[in-house]
This record gives sequence, C-alpha cells and structure tokens, in this order.
Amino acid sequence: MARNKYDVDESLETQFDVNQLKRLFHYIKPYRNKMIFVIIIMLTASALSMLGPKLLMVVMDNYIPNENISGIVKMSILYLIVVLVIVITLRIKIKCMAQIGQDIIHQIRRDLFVHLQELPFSYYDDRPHGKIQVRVVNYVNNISDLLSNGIINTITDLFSLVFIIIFMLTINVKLTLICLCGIPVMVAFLITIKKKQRSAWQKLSNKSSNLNAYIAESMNGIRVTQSFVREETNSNIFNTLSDNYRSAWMEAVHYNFMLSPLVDNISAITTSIIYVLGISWLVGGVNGVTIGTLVAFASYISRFWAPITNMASFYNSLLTAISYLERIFETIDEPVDVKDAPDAITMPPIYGDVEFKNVYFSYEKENPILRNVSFKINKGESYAIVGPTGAGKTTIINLLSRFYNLDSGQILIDGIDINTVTIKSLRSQMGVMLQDSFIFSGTIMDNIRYGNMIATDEEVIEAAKTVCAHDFIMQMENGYLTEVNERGNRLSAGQRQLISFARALLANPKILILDEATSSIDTETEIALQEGLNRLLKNRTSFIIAHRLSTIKNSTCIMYVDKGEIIEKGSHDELIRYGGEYKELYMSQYKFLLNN
Ligand SMILES: Nc1ncnc2c1ncn2[C@@H]1O[C@H](COP(=O)(O)OP(=O)(O)OP(=O)(O)O)[C@@H](O)[C@H]1O
Repeated sequence: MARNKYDVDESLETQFDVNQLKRLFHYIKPYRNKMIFVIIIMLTASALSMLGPKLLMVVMDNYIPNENISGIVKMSILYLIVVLVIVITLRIKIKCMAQIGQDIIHQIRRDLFVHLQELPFSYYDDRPHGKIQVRVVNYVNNISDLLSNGIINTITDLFSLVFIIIFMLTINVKLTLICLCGIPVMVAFLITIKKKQRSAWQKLSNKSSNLNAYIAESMNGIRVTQSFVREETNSNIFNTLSDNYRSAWMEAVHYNFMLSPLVDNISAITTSIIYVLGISWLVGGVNGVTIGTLVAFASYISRFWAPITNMASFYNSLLTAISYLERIFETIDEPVDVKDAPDAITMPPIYGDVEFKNVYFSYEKENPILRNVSFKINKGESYAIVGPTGAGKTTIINLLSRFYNLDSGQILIDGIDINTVTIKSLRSQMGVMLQDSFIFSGTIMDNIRYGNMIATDEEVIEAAKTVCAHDFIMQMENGYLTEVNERGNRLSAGQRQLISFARALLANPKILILDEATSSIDTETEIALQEGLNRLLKNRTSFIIAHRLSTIKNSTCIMYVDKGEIIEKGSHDELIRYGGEYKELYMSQYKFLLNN
C-alpha cells in the first residue's frame, strides 16, 4: 500500500466476501454449546409467549360468555407463570450472551495484536499509528453487539416468526396470507439499498480512521504544536475531519432510518386490510371469524412485525459489522514480509564475524537507498559508520537485525546467511540501541530489564553503572523503582539515552549496535561512559553510528557512507592520511570546537 496519512482514505486491499463470515464463525465455534443452550431457552420463552393471545381467545369466546370465573382465574395464573418464565430466560440470555460476546471479542483482539507485533517495520512506516489503533479498539468494539446479541436474537426471532405464523394459521389461514404479503416488499427494499448502504458504512469506517489518526498524531506532537502556536490550525484540521465523520455517519444511518418507517407503513396497511376484511367477515358470519378470533389475530399481527423489524435491523448491523470486519481481517491477513524461512535454523551462539556482501536495499522500490554495500568485520572489532544525514547509516544496521528484507546481496554472521536463521535466535543475540530511545510506562528498573527479562536487580544496576546512569537514577524519588510514563517525558533526552543504552547492554549481546547512543549526553558523562564501554566492547563486535567523531576515533575501522555507498573505509589515522571526506568532516568539527 502507498503511504497513508490522516486525510487520505485507506483503500481496501481485499474486498469482503462471504467466506470471511465463515472466519467469524471460527471464533464463535468454541461457544456453540452455550449458544445452543441459549437458543433453546429463548425458543421455549418465545413459544410460551405465543400462548398469551390464545389464552385470551379462550377467555373471550368461552369463559366470559359462560361467566366461568374459576376458568378465568386459572387462565390468569397460567399467564402469570408464562410471563415469569419469560423474564427469567431473558435474564439468563443477556448474561450468557454478554459473556460470549466479550470472550469472542477478546480472542479477535488478541489475534490482531499478536499479528501486529509480528508485522515488520515497513508496515508501520506506511500508515499512521492511529489508524492501526482504531482497528484494534474501535472496530473490534463495533462488532461486539453483533456477536453478543445479534446472532442469537436473529435465530430466536426467526423461530418466533415461525411460531407466530403457525399460531396465526391455526386461527385463520386467509387473514394470515394477507399479513404475509408485506414481506416481499420489505425484502425488495433491503436488496435495493444494500450496495449504497455498504459503501456508506465503508466510508464511515474510513472517516473514523482518519479522525483517530489525526487525534493520535496531534497528541504525540502536542509539544511542537504549542511551541509553534499551531493550536488554531490544528483545531481547523480536526473540525474538517470531524465534520467529514459526521456527514459520513448521517449518510450511513440515513439508510437505517428508512427501515423503521417502511415496516410501520407495511404493517399499518396490512393491518387495516385485515381489520376491514375481518370485521366484514365477522358481520357476514363467513370464514369462521369470531370476536375472539379477531382480538387474538390483532395481537399476533402486532407481534408479527417485531421479529421482522429486528431481523432487518440485524441485517443492517451485519452490513455495518462487515465494513469493520473486512478491516480487521485485512490486518490479520497482512503478510509478514520479514519472517522465518520454512527451513530456518536456530542461530548458533554468535562468535562475532559479520559480512555484508553486495547489499542493495530500498524502502520503496523506486528509490534505492543502499547500493552495493560490502564490508567484513571480525569478532571483537568495533566498526564506526559516519556520514551525512540521510546517507544510509541507520539503514545498514537495520538490515543487520533483519528489520527489513534486502533487495539483493547477503548479510552473513559467522558465515551464516541471516535469512536462513530464525529471527528470534538472531535478534536475541544482539543488543540494539536505536536512535529513538523509547521509554515504556513502568519503573526505570522495568525499562532497563526490557533488554533481558531474566536479569537480576544487581545485573540491572551493574548495566546502569557501566553507562553512568546509576547516579541520576539514584537521585530520583524512588531510585530504580521510580515510575516513568510512556516515552519517558519526565526524563531528559540524555537520561533516556542512558536508560536505553543500559537496556542494550543488559542483553549481554554478542553484537552491539549503537545508533547515536551518546548524542544527547554531556561530554563529561560521555568520557566517563567511554571507559566502561571500552571494557564492555572487548571481545564483542560492535557497530557505532555517531555524528560526534570524537566518540569513534578509536574504532577498529571507520566507514564513511554517502548516498548509500561506502566512500571511504579505514582506521581514523588511515582516513586522515588519505585526506578525503572523513578528514574534511573531522577537520570541520575540530575547527568548530577550537572556535567555540
Ligand atoms: N522507513 C523509511 N521509509 C522510506 N525511506 C526511509 C525510511 N527510513 C529512512 N529512509 C530514507 O533512507 C535514507 C537513509 O536513511 P537513514 O536513516 O539510513 O540515514 P542516516 O544516515 O542514518 O541519517 P541520520 O544521520 O540522519 O540518522 C534517507 O534518505 C531516508 O529518507
């Protein structure tokens, strides 16, 4: 999919087809026994409720004319018992279905989240995170009503309708046939509006997704927004998106709102015809119509349309749910491009030799980023990657952890192509510190331990000491147990870097990758940190990306990358002697430091 943003509707890559409804039944299947139980008790209740008008008919035609008081009392008690049973079954049904609906939703949401965790970086590069979030939270919520009540209600409504028709037939066949004439009209109407209704709901799901994406983006960028006094502009953008959502909503529900008046009209017309005919038959004494028949029939007519209306509104909810389901299943079906080969082996314990062989790579097919990158690094060596902004430094190390697939070429670790090993066994032996020092909500201890979930408190503290983070952590109100929020907003940029540095070290990696690990750290701390780091880097292969060249001077080898190609390669002294791009960069930083 092309890159998407908050004001661009997402195109649906695979249209919903009825087979996907079967997938929904896969989630429902484990609950089928419970559902059958609910259906049975609901049907019993529905059948019992049909007795009411019949009892009334007997009372009116037999007991009242004969002044049979004890018969009337018996019928009243019977009716009371019927009502009681109906109330109890309804309660059981509500409880069971709420439980089943929530269980199914939990399962779908879990599958979605598990899959999202596996999707490669490229998936997240292409769309706003708010649009992903809305699928996991809102769209799944939106199908909850369909699952918790819709299916069961429809089945019981269907049976109720059959019961009603049977009871009506037992009273008067001709009147029943008149009543049934309204159904084809309604079905024809539903079929006519189906296409428009479906596209209206799809449009609505897009608008809700756009709105959500913008809200998420605005919250993430609130500091920049307020710094640049963009609140009003942002509010205007929000208003437009919210307006689009409102219009889409009105359009979508417009079709739903047409249904109820239509049913009312059909019901009113057929009922009037039945009354006119029924009364004339009663007066003329034809077709066996009595007062009791008419009263009982009138009662059944009023019940006849209720299940039909319910089923029509279930059909509406189904169309709504389909527009959300197709998005949910689209996400679950999103291919995991970066995945283990079918015959992938477990990466043996890494020794530390790394080789890039003629690597070509692009994020987007038409825009090549790395061109013919080749280099070899031996165990324990430290390789620095330097070069201008956007040159491709981070891209190189992203490929080493297999966050993306190569266009061509090979990356070998200890002579093994990283495509042939499982991703888990590969990444678990690497310590990666990315440019974005992300902090999760929780304690500082939790955040460092993210690098190695089985590390002891002592090991966490040791890692923090190595990167000179211990002192500032101890100055916080609860030391290592101080709570930080998502993104670590209460920490300085340098403190966040030190925590993620400690996190990378705690993994005790065979290969350590540091992307701008110390860019926000003061020089004094950096010098202190360098000592600990030198000890730590011994016998470990490491890749260090840095703009501040003082931090990488001692690396075994320095690669100068520009426009996705390695331009120069050698030790600091060699590159200075060579007098190329690296020397120029080094001298410009040196002069800058002297002049300041
Ligand atoms: N996810 C992405 N999708 C598309 N293009 C990308 C993506 N990430 C980076 N790029 C592009 O790839 C090129 C190399 O980016 P990279 O992040 O590797 O540069 P860098 O040398 O690490 O830069 P810096 O020093 O600024 O961190 C840049 O032109 C960038 O625009």
